[in-house]
Amino acid sequence: MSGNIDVNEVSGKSFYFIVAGGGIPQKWNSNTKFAWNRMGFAGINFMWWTKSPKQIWERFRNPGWNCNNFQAAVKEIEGYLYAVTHGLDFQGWDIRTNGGDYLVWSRFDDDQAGLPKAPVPISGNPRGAFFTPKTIDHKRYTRSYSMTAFYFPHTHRPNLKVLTRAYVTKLVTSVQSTLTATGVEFTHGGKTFVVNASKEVVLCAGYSSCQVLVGVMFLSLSEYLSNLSLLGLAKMYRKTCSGISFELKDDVKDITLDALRDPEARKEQVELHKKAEGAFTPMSAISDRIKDVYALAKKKVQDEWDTYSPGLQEQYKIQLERLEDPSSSPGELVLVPGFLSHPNPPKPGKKYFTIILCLNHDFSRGYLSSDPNESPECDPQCIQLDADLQTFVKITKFLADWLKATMVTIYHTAGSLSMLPKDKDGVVDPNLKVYVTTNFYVADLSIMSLHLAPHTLTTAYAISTLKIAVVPKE
Ligand SMILES: Cc1cc2nc3c(=O)[nH]c(=O)nc-3n(C[C@H](O)[C@H](O)[C@H](O)COP(=O)(O)OP(=O)(O)OC[C@H]3O[C@@H](n4cnc5c(N)ncnc54)[C@H](O)[C@@H]3O)c2cc1C
Repeated sequence: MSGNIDVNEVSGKSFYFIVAGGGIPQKWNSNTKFAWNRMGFAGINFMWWTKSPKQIWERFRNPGWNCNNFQAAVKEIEGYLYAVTHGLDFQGWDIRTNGGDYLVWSRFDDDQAGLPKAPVPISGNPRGAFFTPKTIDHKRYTRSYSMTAFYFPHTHRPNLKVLTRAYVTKLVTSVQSTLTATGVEFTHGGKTFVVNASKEVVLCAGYSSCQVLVGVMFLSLSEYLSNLSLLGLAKMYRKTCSGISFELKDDVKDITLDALRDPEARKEQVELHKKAEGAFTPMSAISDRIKDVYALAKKKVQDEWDTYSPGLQEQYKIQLERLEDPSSSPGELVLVPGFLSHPNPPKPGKKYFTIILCLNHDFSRGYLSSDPNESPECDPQCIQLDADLQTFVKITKFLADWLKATMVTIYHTAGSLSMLPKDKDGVVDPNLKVYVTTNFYVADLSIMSLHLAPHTLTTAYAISTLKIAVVPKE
């Protein structure tokens, strides 16, 4: 939604990510700048549809927020199409295969590149190798995302009005014993408007939600600051990755994404597309010295325990439990047919194969600015903690200096408005209601206090469905 965006711009190192404005130099990553944009991540993401391991939901200890309810919520919106697969068998998978309105194209294969096959990758156990389903509208062979799947089919509804290029600037409230949202102020076409709310207000501005809540709502209501710990606000969790591209021999027949760099070939592929013509893994499978790295992480966290806020202690408690769990997957390898790395640019006419290596459970934490007059500035602070860098070194088997220079973020921002108990820096309760308010809710990824391990879109979608369908009203 912000205007300051050039999708094709090359930002020094992270050239394949969207660029918006400046970015804060990252002192742990050779001063690389990672820039965030506010246009909505679902519309620009890589369309990988992945789900979290079963056990992690239970660790959050939030009533109603468990794997069964998550699966039920996602089942409402997904449907798998397996026409192009090689004898795919969904037996024992808790998923819908006959499709609803919102289909996810899925292509699976038996070739696991030597890694053990994930038993039920999208039904609670993604540990192992699997082909990642994509969010594709199978009727049009185009990207399927929140606008095409949830908005376009409902534009005729008389009670639904969506206004683009409208920016929330203020929450209109009435303050009695608690705070009640009575409306939202926003700007549109240079004018300021207020829309009244008779029932409730739901904030879902993604990583900007924190800014809207802190900046717009609470800074102007200082009496409420004492009721709500600000320590947990603006602290943000995100995922880190690094790509390594291999040049393929000229006689490789398969088409890779590299074809899209040539304008003529791109045109041809777009036409073909109209006609319709990844993997999580346990660290022990990659390095037998990973136990030493985990011990390092544990010692660091234990040594500094008293300096952490209650919310961060709660997060680290869950993370340390995960390290002890042999079924957890702190790392992820994504195999991409095409060039998706840096710093060396791809050569014209060549084909590539890229391995993207991701950290699933970074210990480092970032920050979001909360000045309501500015676009939120995001400081991800990747690999601030040495344990993260050492884990990364084990995954990539490359040198730390190379990683510091080439690492990028994968933009899975979460945790800035955590669903935790109030005394643990929580901002929303299990009903997604902001503490000390009567009718103000947050329904986006910022409520997840920890990263769940997979890519975040399924969780972002499930959060809204969980609020409406599963979590009992007070
Ligand atoms: C380059 C990239 C690739 C990714 N790839 C994948 C992937 O392959 N698979 C996956 O699962 N996840 C992926 N993700 C992450 C995933 O897309 C996001 O985690 C998810 O979309 C977040 O959903 P959200 O609802 O929390 O926020 P968003 O999708 O960001 O939605 C927030 C909305 O609020 C609007 N907004 C913000 N501030 C205001 C304001 N003041 N007033 C009015 N509106 C406002 C924004 O314009 C936006 O439309 C990727 C992300 C990026 C950036």
